[in-house]
Amino acid sequence: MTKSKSFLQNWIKPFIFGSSKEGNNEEDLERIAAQEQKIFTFVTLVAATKDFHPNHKLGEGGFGPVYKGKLDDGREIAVKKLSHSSNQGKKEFINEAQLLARVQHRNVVNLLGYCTHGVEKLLVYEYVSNESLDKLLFKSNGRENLEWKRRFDIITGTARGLLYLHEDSHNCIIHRDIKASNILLDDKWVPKIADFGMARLFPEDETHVNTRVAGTNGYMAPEYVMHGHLSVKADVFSFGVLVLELISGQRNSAFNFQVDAQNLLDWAYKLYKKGRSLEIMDPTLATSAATEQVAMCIQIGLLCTQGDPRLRPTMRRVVVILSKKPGNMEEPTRPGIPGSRYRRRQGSAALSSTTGTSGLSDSHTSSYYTNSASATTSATPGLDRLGKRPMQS
Ligand SMILES: Nc1ncnc2c1ncn2[C@@H]1O[C@H](COP(=O)(O)OP(=O)(O)OP(=O)(O)O)[C@@H](O)[C@H]1O
Repeated sequence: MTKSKSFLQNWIKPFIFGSSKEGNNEEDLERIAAQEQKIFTFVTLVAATKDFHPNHKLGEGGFGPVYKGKLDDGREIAVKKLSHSSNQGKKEFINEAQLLARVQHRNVVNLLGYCTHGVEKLLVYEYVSNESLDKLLFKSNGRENLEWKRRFDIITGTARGLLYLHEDSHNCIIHRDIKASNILLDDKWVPKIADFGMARLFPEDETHVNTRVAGTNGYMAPEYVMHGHLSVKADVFSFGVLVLELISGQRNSAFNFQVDAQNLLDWAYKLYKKGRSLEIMDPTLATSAATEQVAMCIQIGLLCTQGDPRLRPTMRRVVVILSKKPGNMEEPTRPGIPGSRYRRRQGSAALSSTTGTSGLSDSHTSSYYTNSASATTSATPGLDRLGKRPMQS
């Protein structure tokens, strides 16, 4: 067992088993963590965040508030504090710590360490200064900071980060919640994939696993939403949605229904088929866009969001395409229906709304779901206030 593995296992024990009957677990924890040099004392974090002062609060995620802090050595940090109330949060919190401890990549947020103090559990990250992508992309005065070159670099960096998670880290990791608010931008606008609360380690010798559905409305692949059928291609789908959002400046989950299309993907596909894909481009890109590159990225977005996951490219293929001059690429087929709103009835082409969980044990690999005129929408039960399904296994 590696040192960091043994540290983590010890660190998460109190979450899982509550306080130990053997007595001095906390002491052991401090000792092991100190050896790892990943420990932050509570006192250090209190000082760094001015006692978790509200002015230092960066935001609040699924498992609690996040604070900005500054260490004595000048390093800026972001501190995630697990809120005491949520069991759901605990699970995701542990998951995030376990998975992030294994990864290190320029395009993945860096976990600096941990802190336990009585009931308090905290994670300490490098501070990423330019906020999350959604805060810029979906605000009219934020979008101006995102000229085309910057957006292209964000697409490329996110693709590389995902490729690393899927193929190049110790294990295959499926993030499961790729979306604009989980891409943080540093002071040089380098994108960092964040929020590993729902990520899953993926068995090497399997092509997919069946799991309970957790993710965010508007980004989830149809086979995953409908059958809990999870593979790396679910992340590829979410990445494709993100690419089309970056180009259009529009949120897929709040798509402008004035145009003749059901959602952003459908709109992009229809225009693509007419040879007018550039019409989806955010008008603020007019002066900075390299149109050949934009067209290539639209095509990549459409390839990634195809209804049939087998047709979607791997992230390796995406990274290769992005590194070349725009050229020959496959023709995208119809996009899948994103989000968690639709479900096709068994043996019927009609679509109806989903209910509750979608963690089904069956796996349907032969039929996939695409946008069609018969799709209907409805609000989705079982989603939290952020449009997410809670993680259930
Ligand atoms: N390392 C970091 N550097 C700077 N800001 C951060 C960092 N990590 C998180 N934040 C900010 O803190 C806020 C909360 O982040 P968190 O990842 O906990 O939740 P979220 O992604 O907003 O929501 P959810 O957990 O529901 O997906 C976000 O606004 C994010 O921009």
